[in-house]
Amino acid sequence: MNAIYDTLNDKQREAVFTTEGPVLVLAGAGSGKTRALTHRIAYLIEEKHVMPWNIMAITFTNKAAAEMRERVDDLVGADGNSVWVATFHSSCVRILRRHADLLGYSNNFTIYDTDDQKTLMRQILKKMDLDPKLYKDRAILSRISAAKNELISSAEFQTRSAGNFREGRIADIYTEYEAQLKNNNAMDFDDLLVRTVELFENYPDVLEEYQRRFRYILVDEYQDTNTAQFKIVWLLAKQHRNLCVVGDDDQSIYKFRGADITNILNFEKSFPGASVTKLEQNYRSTKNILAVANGVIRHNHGRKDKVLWTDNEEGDKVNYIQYDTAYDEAYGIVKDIEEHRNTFDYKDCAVLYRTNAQSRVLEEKFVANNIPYRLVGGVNFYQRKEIKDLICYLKTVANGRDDLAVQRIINVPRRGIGATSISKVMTYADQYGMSFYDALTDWEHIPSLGRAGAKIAEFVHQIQVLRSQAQFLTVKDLLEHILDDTGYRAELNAEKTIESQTRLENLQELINKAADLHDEPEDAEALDRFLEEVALVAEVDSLDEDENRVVLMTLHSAKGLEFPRVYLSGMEDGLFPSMMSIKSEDDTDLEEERRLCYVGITRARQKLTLTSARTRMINGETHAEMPSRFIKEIPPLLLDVPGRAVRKPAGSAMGAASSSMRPGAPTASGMGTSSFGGTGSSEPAHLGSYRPRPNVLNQKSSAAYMGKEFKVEKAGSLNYGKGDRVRHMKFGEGTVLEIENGKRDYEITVSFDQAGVKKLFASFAKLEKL
Ligand SMILES: Nc1ncnc2c1ncn2[C@@H]1O[C@H](COP(=O)(O)OP(=O)(O)OP(=O)(O)O)[C@@H](O)[C@H]1O
Ligand SMILES: [Mg+2]
Repeated sequence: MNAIYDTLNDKQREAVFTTEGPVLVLAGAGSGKTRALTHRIAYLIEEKHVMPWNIMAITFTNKAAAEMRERVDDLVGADGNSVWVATFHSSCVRILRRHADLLGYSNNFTIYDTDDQKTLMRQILKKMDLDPKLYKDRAILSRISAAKNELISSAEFQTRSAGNFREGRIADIYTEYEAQLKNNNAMDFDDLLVRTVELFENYPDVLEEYQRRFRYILVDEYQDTNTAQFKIVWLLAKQHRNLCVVGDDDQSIYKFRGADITNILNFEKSFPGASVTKLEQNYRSTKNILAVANGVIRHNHGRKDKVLWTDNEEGDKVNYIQYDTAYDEAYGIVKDIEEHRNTFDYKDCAVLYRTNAQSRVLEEKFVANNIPYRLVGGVNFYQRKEIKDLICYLKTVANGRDDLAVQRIINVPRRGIGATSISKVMTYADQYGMSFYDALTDWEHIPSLGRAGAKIAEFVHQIQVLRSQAQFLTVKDLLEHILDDTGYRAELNAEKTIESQTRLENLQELINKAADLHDEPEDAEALDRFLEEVALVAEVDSLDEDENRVVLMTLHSAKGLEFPRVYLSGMEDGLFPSMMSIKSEDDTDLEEERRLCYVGITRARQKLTLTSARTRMINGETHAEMPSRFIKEIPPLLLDVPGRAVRKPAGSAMGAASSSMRPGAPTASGMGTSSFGGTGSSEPAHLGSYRPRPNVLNQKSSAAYMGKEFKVEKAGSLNYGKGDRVRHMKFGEGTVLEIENGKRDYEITVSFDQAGVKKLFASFAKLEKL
C-alpha cells in the first residue's frame, strides 16, 4: 500500500479505511479531520479502485474546495481531477444548470446576491404599500432565508401564520418574493439548495442518476449543515449509504444561517449502523494555544466532552494586550507583525475579528505602514458600484429576463431615462405579464413616454447590437465593447477624480479576470460561465496564498484554515461576545459566540495574541469597553499580559514588568499599553484593570508615541507643498496633488509617475522632496 497512509494515526486510518457504510468522524479542531478526508479520497481511488467521478466531496467554502482539490491532486495525480469537489452551493448550481427547466426556470437562471435581494425586497414592500419602518427589508429577508433553509415553503408559511396578522403579512411578502424571483428567472442563494431538494423529490429519475454517480460521498464541516443541506446529503446517500462526514460540534458557528447542530449529533439516528471515530490528537497548535482553547470551550454546557491533546512543543505563552483605543490596537498589531518579520512572513499572519466593520481601522494602519494585507470579505470587489454595473450589463446581454439588472443600468451612464419613465415601463410590464426588458422593446405601445421613448429605443438598440457582437467576442472583448460603446469609460475618464480613477482600475481588474477565462470567441457558454463564477465568489475566495500578505478576516471566514501567527482583535464584551448574544434570553447564543472564540483560537499554530481596546468608536460614538468575558475564562497562568506584574512593590515594578515579556514582545511604552504602569494600576489587566478613560482619545495621539518607533517627521514639519515633486521609498517619484490636515496626521495625495494616485499619511510616507 502507498506509504502516504503511514503519515496518519491509527484513528485517522480507521476513518480512511472504513469505506463502506456511514462513517462519522467527530473530533476537535486541528485533529486532522480534513486531512483524513483527502486521504480517504486517495484510498478509494488507489486501493479500492473506485472511479474518481463516483466520488463527491463537499466543503464549506470555495477556498476549502480549492485546497482539497490541490491536496487530492498531490495525492493521486491527474485522476483526482474528475472527483467532484465543491461546496453545497456550487454543487447545486451545477446540478440546476442541467435540470432547472424541469422546475420552470430556464437553465441559464440568474443568481441574486444580497444586494439584488434587497433591491427586489424594497420594490415589493413599496408595491404592497407596507410601512418600511414596520417591515424592514433586511429583517424580512432573514425571515425568508431562515424559512427556506428549513425547507418551509411560502405556502406552508401561509398556513403556519394563520391568525397572526404580522406573520400573515410576512407570508404574503414571501409569496410575492418567490413569484418575482421566478418571473426574473432568478434564484437567491437559499434557492440553490431548496430547488435542488425540490428537483430530487419530484424527479426520482434525476435523483437516481446522481445517486448512481455519487457512490461515495464525503462532507467536511458537517456541524454547520442546515436542514436543506442535510436533506440533499440524505437523498443522495440513502441508496448506497457510503457517506463519510467529519465535523466538530464545538465549531458549529452558523446557527444564524440555519445550521442545525443536531444534524451531527443525531447522525447515528439518521444513518443507523454508522461507525463513529473520534480523533484526539491535535497536530496544529502548541500546547499553550491548545490549553487556552480548552480553557474557553469548557465553559459551554451540554457539549460532548472531547479530549484533545498534542505532542507539539509547549510554545510561547498566549499574549493578551489591552490598548487604549482601537487605533492603538491596530497599530500595536501592525508593529508586532513588523517586529517579527525575520521569523514570520506576512502571509503567516492573520488578524481575525468579530465584525466586518472592525476591518476599517486595521486597514488604515496597514496602509499607513505600507504592510501588504489582504482583506477577505467586507466590501467585496464584486459589491463595488462599477463592477455591479458592468455585471448587470453582461446579465442584460446574456439574459434580458433579469429585470433588476436591466433597471440598474438603463440610465447608467445617464441617457435621459428618468424614474418616471422607468416606472411607466414597469407598470406596462406588470399589466401584460412581460419582463421589463421585453416591455422596453415594446416602447412604442407604452402610453405617455414622451421623449424618453426615443431614448429607450436607443438603449434597446444598443443592447441588441451588443447581443449580436457577444456571439463572436470573448467575454473580455465584450466587456471592452460595453465600456466603450455605452460611454461608461468616457464618463469616468472625464471625471478625473481619485474615485473615478479607482473605478477605472477596478474595471481593468474585472477585464483581467475575464481574460483569465481564456475563452474562444465563439464559445456560446463562456458568458454564462463567467457570470456564474462571479455570483459564487464567496467571501473567502479572494484569499490567494501565493501572495505574501497578512490576511484580515472575520472569525467566521477563518473556519477550517490555519496560520502560524494569529491575532484575535477586539476581545471586548459587547463586541465579542456580541451585545445581542449577551442580552439574549437564550443561553445558546452566548455559547455560539464561545464556539466562535474556540474556532479563532484554534486557527493558530505557533503564536496567538489576543487584543482589546479600552475605548472604541461604535456607530460614531466613543464607547468604554470591558475586556471580553472569554479572556477571563482563560486560566491566568496561560496568559502573558504585559504590565501585569506591576503588582510588585514600587521600585521593582518596571523590572518585573519587563521580565514578564519575552524579547521582541511589545513594550508597554511603545505600544500604548503604558496605562498599565502609568495609571499605577495594581490589578492584573485581564481581570478587570479596566477603567473608563473617556478623554483618552485627546490625551495623546497615536502619532506622538508612534514617533518613538518610526522617527516620524512631526506633523507641521512638512518640507514640501502642493505641486512639489517628491520621492517615496516604494512608489518612486511623483507630484503632490493635495495636502489635507487630517485629525491624526497630514494626508497627502500624490500622483506617482508609475504607481498612479495614492493617498498617504505624511508620517509614514516619509516623502523626500526632490
Ligand atoms: N497524522 C498527522 N501527522 C502529521 N500532521 C497531521 C496529521 N494529521 C493532521 N496533520 C496536520 O495538522 C493540521 C490540522 O489538520 P486538519 O486541517 O486536517 O485538521 P481539522 O481537524 O480538519 O481542523 P479543523 O477542525 O480546524 O477543520 C494540518 O496542518 C495537517 O496537515
Ligand atoms: Mg478541517
